[in-house]
Amino acid sequence: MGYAQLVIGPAGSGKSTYCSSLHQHCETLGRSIHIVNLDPAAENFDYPVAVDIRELINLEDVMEEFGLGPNGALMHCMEYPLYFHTVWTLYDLFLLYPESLIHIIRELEDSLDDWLTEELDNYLDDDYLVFDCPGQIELFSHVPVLKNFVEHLQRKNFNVCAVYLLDSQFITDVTKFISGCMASLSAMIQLELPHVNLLSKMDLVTDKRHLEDYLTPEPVTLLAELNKRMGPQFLKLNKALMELVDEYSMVSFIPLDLRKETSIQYVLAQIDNAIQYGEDADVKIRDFDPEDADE
Ligand SMILES: Nc1nc2c(ncn2[C@@H]2O[C@H](COP(=O)(O)OP(=O)(O)OP(=O)(O)O)[C@@H](O)[C@H]2O)c(=O)[nH]1
Ligand SMILES: [Mg+2]
Repeated sequence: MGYAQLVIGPAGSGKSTYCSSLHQHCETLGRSIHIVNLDPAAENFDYPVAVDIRELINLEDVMEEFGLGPNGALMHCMEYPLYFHTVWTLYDLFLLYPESLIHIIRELEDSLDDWLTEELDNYLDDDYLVFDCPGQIELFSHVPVLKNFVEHLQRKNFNVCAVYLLDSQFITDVTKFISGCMASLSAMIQLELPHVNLLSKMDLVTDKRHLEDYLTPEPVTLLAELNKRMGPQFLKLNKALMELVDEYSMVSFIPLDLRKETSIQYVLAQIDNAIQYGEDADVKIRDFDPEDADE
């Protein structure tokens, strides 16, 4: 049985930094994990990259092949958080999305299976892989590439957990926060995986008074906030959105403060639990339980 974390979330939410800190944390523990870069546009890493998708495809090649300027894909990626203002912008985002990234995604879909079979064949059994994904929302909301990828891993006997990171700065604005929750929810629905939400960059949260409201969001509180922020024409929409969050009752966040070893440890324990990592080991230990031996 293999184990895997699929690290997803909006652009700049801290995915690569989390992967790097997780790698360091595991190194101190003497625990083996391998980080896989799945971002074709990534430039440099703070962690040793076990497998790198840029060997398969990279942004430059795609721009060249499709005659796209550098302003296409990357600029939009960088501006992405700016678009992320209201619940509407999720939809706008889909419309605005640059062609170039869609090309990458198509390319990926075609060759991903072959590449994975080759690359991941080295990682089996007890291996623990962490996939650092790109921050494009399509990847985990409505383009099937990540879903296919997950199915591939599952066929290879990996227990996979989606780890969704949301920047703590999103809680400064309730409309942004709701957009973040919606993106998380769509990842849950699309990927059908055990799912852990992290509120990243907790070191930047100075005012922790209303933090609980966001870690385990109460739909009623959020609705009141949303209605305060938005015009009366949104009342019905806001109510419908909150009912959605409420019905799924799946959106809650674990704070992630990378300055604190205990925070990383707690997050890792939650994820391990979701993918039953370590349970096989328990079984093995239990097999040798001296009490059983006495019987
Ligand atoms: N203060 C603070 N900054 C952070 C933290 N994690 C990441 N950052 C910063 O946030 C920015 C984005 O971090 P990345 O780890 O590259 O984010 P990402 O989600 O991998 O970004 P993409 O791959 O582009 O989607 C960088 O400038 C990081 O230094 C954190 O815990 N605290
Ligand atoms: Mg990254």
